[in-house]
Amino acid sequence: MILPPKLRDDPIKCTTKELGTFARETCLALRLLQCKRGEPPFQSNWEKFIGPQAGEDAHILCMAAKAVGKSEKAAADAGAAGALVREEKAAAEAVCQVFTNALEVLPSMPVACACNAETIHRGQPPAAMYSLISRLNHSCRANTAYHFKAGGAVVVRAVVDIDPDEELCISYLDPLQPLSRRQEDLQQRFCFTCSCERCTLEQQMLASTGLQDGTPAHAPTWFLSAIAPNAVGTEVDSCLTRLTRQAEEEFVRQGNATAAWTALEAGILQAVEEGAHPYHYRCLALYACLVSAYRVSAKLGAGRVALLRAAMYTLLQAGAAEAVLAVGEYGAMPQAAGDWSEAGGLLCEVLAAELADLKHTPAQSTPPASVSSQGPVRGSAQDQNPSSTQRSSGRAGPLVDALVRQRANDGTAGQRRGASEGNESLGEAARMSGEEDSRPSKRSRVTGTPSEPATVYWPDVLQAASGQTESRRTSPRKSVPEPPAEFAAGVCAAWAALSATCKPPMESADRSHGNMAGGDPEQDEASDAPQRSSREGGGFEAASHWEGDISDLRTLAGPAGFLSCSQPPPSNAELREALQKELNGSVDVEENVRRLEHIGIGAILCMAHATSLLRDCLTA
Ligand SMILES: C[S@@+](CC[C@H](N)C(=O)[O-])C[C@H]1O[C@@H](n2cnc3c(N)ncnc32)[C@H](O)[C@@H]1O
Repeated sequence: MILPPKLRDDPIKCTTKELGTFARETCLALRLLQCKRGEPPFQSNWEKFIGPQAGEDAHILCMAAKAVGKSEKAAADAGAAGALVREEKAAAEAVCQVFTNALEVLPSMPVACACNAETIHRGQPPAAMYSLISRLNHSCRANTAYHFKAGGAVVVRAVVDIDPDEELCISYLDPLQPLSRRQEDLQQRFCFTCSCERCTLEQQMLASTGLQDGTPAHAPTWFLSAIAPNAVGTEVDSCLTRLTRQAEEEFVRQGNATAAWTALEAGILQAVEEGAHPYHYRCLALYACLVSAYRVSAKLGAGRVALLRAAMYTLLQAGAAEAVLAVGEYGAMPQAAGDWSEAGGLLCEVLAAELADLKHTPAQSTPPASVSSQGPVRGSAQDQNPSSTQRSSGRAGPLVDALVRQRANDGTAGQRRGASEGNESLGEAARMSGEEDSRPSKRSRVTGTPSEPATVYWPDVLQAASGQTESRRTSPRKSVPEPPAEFAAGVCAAWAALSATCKPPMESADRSHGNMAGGDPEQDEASDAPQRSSREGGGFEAASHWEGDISDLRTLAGPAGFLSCSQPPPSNAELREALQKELNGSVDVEENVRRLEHIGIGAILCMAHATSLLRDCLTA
């Protein structure tokens, strides 16, 4: 049953008659559902909705009141006193049953959240009642996850082995939120206090240690300190909240997208510099914002750099989900799967575009000066300096820049900001970072060399990596440009950020599938102890920056069994061969990318693999 749009958009303005019709229809549909299933009626929580505890759900109260033909106050009084007549109760129950049990339908998302009054009130996304799925209770450590298929069919899958008599549960909320947030959220949206296994364990742990939920460096597990609301004090927390609101304001009301997300990025950066963990739950909310922003921006013509930035923030989200997963919270698995796949998809989009450029670049008969039969030769003083190609320039966004800077041993990464001339993507990055783009304008370049492709650096790199001879060298360039800096910097920084927080718990956690469920808090404490000293002082531990060892990445991706790709990531030789085939045009790039998109994490490993391979080739 789909809620009528008017009801969703503006329930307060819905007339009693409209509501009455809806309530009647709702009653009928629910009765039908219940007859079909031969099961007891759905829970409605109606007393809470129209009773004295109705709290801030004014619009629901109002709707229920209208449905029972009473004023809000009269309905509340009558409801509280149990004085509603039978029909009134039935109507109120019907309305509240929908609000208590409907799910938000998010067909494009791998993971969906349960419905809540607020989003229904705002009119999006659509909500629907399901005869079976709507009966599933919530757990913050849910043993199933669900997603929607085209047409609204919903699929529920187990995320761990489930005993025959075990209750199936889904998660109504974002499992990456800390205890207090989850409790608050469920209370506000669904009028219940969660007492699931995870909440109980976390409560016990906090009680036994006398700590506050989210006490920063002193928290018993790195996990709490990583995502807790107070990890950096209320000041940063409220600053990040304010930033989110401001950005929304600018974006939604004033349409100033660039200003909105530039401010967001600056804000996150500042918060991280002040000690906020990059996986702080508010940071995660901001990344989500930025992913959407950059996706939209890419669609509106900002190009690959926007896609790359979306990918970087998705990688950070994936890292947070993976980190939560790593301490045994398998409820985060769907989230991690969704984030990895999304990041993989985004990176694949970029790769596909770059490969397409390469394939469509006409072959040149005259070898350019910069390439010899032995492979690429650096043609300019700048490019002959190995360090200029060795290092990432860190143009993947301020946060990523900061992470690169923070992690770079030699302290030079992130300072190399000279974009190669003719490098469109770097130019875009500069513009998006609000930095001055010193290259010739696009217009003058296009006028000067009409046949020169707009983006050439990545094809150069691919050619170098695959050992192309000059006969396939395509664009007449004076020098071999830098490696795909944003890409390399972004992937490295994201992985560095992931390994910073993922690695220690992954080493200590029991990774076997059947035994991922939480554990004894004391054990948690114990397993956390060796890391604590390095984490004292708050903030997050600097990772050893990623030095292209793919086995690290495999370790990171490995534990979540089903997240791994169905086939192992390609070896260097296989990848080289695949690239060669791409270059020879014997492989359908789109098909290949589709395949990569399907394997999610595999795609990321391929990208990381490709990046390391290409960097090796360029810096050899
Ligand atoms: C979608 S319904 C779940 C099905 C419902 N239990 C039923 O029997 O119709 C959501 C409601 O179930 C109850 N509920 C779900 N999960 C719960 C939990 N972990 N603890 C307490 N109540 C829960 C709450 O009242 C919530 O508003």
